[in-house]
Formats: sequence, C-alpha cells, structure tokens
Amino acid sequence: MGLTRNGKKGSVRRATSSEGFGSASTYSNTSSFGSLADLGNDSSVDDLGNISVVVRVRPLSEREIQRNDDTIIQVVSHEQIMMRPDVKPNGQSALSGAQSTFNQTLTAKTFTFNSVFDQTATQSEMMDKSGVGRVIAMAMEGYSTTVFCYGQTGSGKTHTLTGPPHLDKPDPFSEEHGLIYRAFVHLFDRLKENTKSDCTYIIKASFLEIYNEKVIDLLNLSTFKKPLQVRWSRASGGFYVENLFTVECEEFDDLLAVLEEGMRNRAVGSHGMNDYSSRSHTILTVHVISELQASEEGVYLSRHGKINFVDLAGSEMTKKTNSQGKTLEEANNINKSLMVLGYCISQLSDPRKRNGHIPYRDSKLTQLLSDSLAGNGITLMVACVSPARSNLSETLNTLRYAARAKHIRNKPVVVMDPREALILSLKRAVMALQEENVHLRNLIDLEKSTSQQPERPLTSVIRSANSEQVSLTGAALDTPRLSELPAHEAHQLLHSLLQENRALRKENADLYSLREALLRQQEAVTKHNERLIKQIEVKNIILEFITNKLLCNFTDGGEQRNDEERIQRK
Ligand SMILES: Nc1ncnc2c1ncn2[C@@H]1O[C@H](COP(=O)(O)OP(=O)(O)OP(=O)(O)O)[C@@H](O)[C@H]1O
Repeated sequence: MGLTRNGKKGSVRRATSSEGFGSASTYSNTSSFGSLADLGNDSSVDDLGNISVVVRVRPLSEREIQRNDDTIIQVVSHEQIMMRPDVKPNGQSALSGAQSTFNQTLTAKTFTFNSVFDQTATQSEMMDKSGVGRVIAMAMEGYSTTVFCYGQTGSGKTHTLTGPPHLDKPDPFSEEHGLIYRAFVHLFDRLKENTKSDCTYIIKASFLEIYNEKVIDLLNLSTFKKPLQVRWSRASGGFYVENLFTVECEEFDDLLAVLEEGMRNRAVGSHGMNDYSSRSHTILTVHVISELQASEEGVYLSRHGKINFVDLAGSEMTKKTNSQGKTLEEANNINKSLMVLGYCISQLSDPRKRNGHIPYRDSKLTQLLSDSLAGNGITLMVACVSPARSNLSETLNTLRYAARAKHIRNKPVVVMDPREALILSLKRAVMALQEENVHLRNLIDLEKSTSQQPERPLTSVIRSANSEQVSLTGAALDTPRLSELPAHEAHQLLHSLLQENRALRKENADLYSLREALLRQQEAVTKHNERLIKQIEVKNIILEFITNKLLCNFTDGGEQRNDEERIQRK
C-alpha cells in the first residue's frame, strides 16, 4: 500500500517481530488498606462471556500528587478491585464528620472483572493478559471483534490503546507502545505463521472519528468539511459508514501508516484535567479477510473478520475541566453520546429489557457500536480509572458501567455467507445423490431378481461399501442452524460433506456401470434364449415332419398288410 495524503507517504517504520515486548511480569497488589470483611459487592464472578471486561488503574498524575490527592483504589486480586473511600491514608475513617448524604458514596465497594491491572501494570502486561490475543485470533477466524476503552477524561484510555502523547514518532522497540501497535505486531506474526497453510489473508484498514456528532474519515481530509453518513444495511443487518476510505495493507508498515495518519488528524485539545485530551471518539477498524481453498474443484471459502479499536473521548465534569466555548461544546457532545452509550449498556445488561427497544439511533457512537454491544461480535472493554480520591464519583460510575457491560450477552457468529451457501448446496447435492443411489440399488436388485443371475463380484464390493458407509448428511441435517456452529465445526462439517459427496458420486458411477453390465448380460441371456427357442422351434418342426412321415409310413404299411391278408383269405 502507499497511503498518501497531501502527496506525502505516511511515516512508516518497520518492526518485524514482537522483539522488545518482553513477557509479562506478575501482578502486584498494593495493600495499604485494612481487613476486607463486610464489604459491599456490586458484582459477582461471571463466566467468560462474549463481552469481557478488564479494568486498568493508572498511577496518580503529577497534578494529583501536587494536590496531595490520596489513592482510594486497591487491586485485591487479578480479578477484584476495591474502592476504599472510607479510609484515609493515615488509617483514619473518612466517614467521621462527613455529611450523612455522602456516606453511601463513602462505603467500600468490591467489583469483580475478567482481569484487573493496577498502577504498575506495563503496556506489555496489558497486551499479554487483557485478552487482546484472543480477540485477534477470533478476528482471524472470521468474527467481528471490538476492543474499546471507556472511562472519564484523563483516565488513560489513549495511553492504553496507543501510548503516551510524546510517542508521535514511535521507536519500534519502545516499551510504551499501546495495545493497537502491539496487536498489529501480533497479527502480522500470526499471519507469518500461517503462510504454510492453504489460507490466504487480506488486511484492510479504515480510521474514523465522531466529532460533535459528525463522522469524519481520518484518512480523507475532505470529510472534515463534508462529514460522512451513517446508514443502515439491510443485507448485513447493521449500521455502516458510507464512502469510508478503506486501505489495503500488505505489510505491517502499511497498517502502522494508517494508525499514524489517523492519530495526526484526530481532534485533540487541552483542558484542566488533560493536556492532550481526545475531543472525539475514534474507531480504527482492521479487516481480516481470509480465503481458504475448500476443495480441489477450486471452491474457495472466504471469511470476513475485523477488529475495531475504539478510543472513546472521556466523560468530563465541565466544572472540573474548566471547559469553555469550543471545548465546552465538545464536552457536551461527548457527555451526551456517552450517556446514550451508558443507557444502551444498562438496557442490554438487564435480561428483562435486552429484547426491547435499544436506542442506538440516539447517537452516532451507539449506532456504530451496536454490533459490538449486542450483535454478533466479541468485545473486550477496557475500563480505565484514576485512583485519586478527587475522581471518586467518576471512578465509581465507570466501574458500575463496566460491571453492567459484563452482563451483556451476545451471539458471536463467523461472517461466512458464501461458505454457508456452499455447505447448504453440498448438503442438497448429497441428499440428491443419496436418493439416486437408493433408486439405482433398487433397480439393480429388481434386475437381478428377474435375470436370476448369480451375484457378481462388483455387486458384492458395492454392497459391502454401502453397508460400511455412515451418512454424515443425515446427522448434519439435525444440527442446529449453521450460523450457530463454531467455525472449526462448520469447517469439519464442510469437509465431511465434500468427502461424502465425492464418495457418493464415485459409488453412483460404480452403480451405473454395474447396471450397464447387468443390462448387457440380461440382453445376452435374452438373445441366447431366443436362439434356443428358435432352435427348439426348428427341432419341433423337424420332429413334426418325421412324426408325420412315420405316421404316413405306418398308415401305408397297414393298408398293405390288409390287402395281403385279403389276398391270402381269397
Ligand atoms: N497507565 C499509565 N501509566 C502512565 N501514565 C499514564 C497511564 N495512563 C495514563 N497516563 C497518562 O495520563 C495522562 C492522561 O491519559 P490519557 O490521555 O490516555 O487519558 P484519556 O482517558 O485518553 O483522556 P481523554 O478522555 O481526555 O482523552 C497522559 O499523560 C498519559 O500518558
């Protein structure tokens, strides 16, 4: 690819492997708090669903340290996080003297997630333990996947996804690279491992932002003036962005160029809580299209997986961020779209409401995330929080949303329409062949019984083959919908059907030749019979002639004897 904009090629550099990304070290827990007994519990341990939720706690910022802000977050285990606003660093109770209305906010709370990362977690630990590897593997299998970062402004979302702001000209071996860069490295490593298989992959990427409810293509500057439209596709049953520029990426560098170009063009501003605050939501989509040769006859299966990397703008209390003018308008739009997102998440997490109306259309963000939240995808939510007491209510809100998101249940499917169609057509062909097979065998049995010929070796061979053959199709027809089958099972089914189809075709061809042979034999026997009948007829005629002759002779002889007797008597 040559990604160009304004005649310039995107700045690219090469990183061929995951060198420099060391293996993860162990988690560490800060245990500056007292006993864990008698704590409120907002969520329970849940089985790993299609939406997994991890939490990352960033370190206290310079501003927070200067303000003497204290830490109210404790990572209890790899899966549990606890808020202890009721205890001050000196061990005193924060409740003493506090107004009773605040007491509820000040009680300790524990939350359980798929993973929890404390302030010391490195970028490489995030990559290795958050589940991004699973997301990439699923995208390569053909699933639609999403990694999105959620949290208040300044909580570390952009840091987690792309790294710190000064990583504009990234060193390929920097420890500070975020999940996106590491995911690219991981993806290309996996693709290289796959070069020996029959599967070929095509990688494409697009990068958009939602700024003040307008969709802008970060790889196409003209859309800054003329934003893109979000449309509903009846065919795919989801929302899509019309005319979004999608770049084919043959190499790692091409994908990196897309990331760098988009990061340069996205809206960033400064406010009281973050010097490099994202003023828009961004969605970087990596499409992983795979083609697998399914049969020697040149049948190809294509699967369309994708990974959406979503960097949400952070919710902000405009009083705290001192937002004014343009920044205030941005903050209002950000808060509004996040409110709609929060509402959709809470509806979807409630089993009584998830099948009702979900207001995706109330914001561009929820329209474009609808598939990740409730559709057929697999989603990893990274909730980012600040450990500071001054951000108590924002952190509590984030953890509550994250806990709700964990209860959402969706149904992942491989996007494989052409394959499904192929499987169905193969099943139909197998059924037709089986019917033909039964019909042929009946015909042969009939012919055999009429010709009364001894069973020939070919018949017995086919007989034994038939009795040993197990029909896969019959079983397959009873299976649940193909779309519900895991990819590898669908693959197996397809291969079995192809095999069974080939075996049936061969068997039917053998049956046809056997039938031909039997017909020929029958014809020969009939001809032979006809010849015999003719011979018998000829012999009958001769016999009749001889008999007549004999009779005549006998009659003539009798008359002669009578005459002689008469003469003798005379
Ligand atoms: N885990 C971390 N380790 C070190 N520094 C961090 C970490 N997380 C965030 N930071 C720093 O905190 C600051 C704010 O982080 P970042 O810009 O990623 O927040 P954000 O959630 O994306 O904010 P916004 O919503 O305003 O865009 C940055 O300077 C970032 O480098």
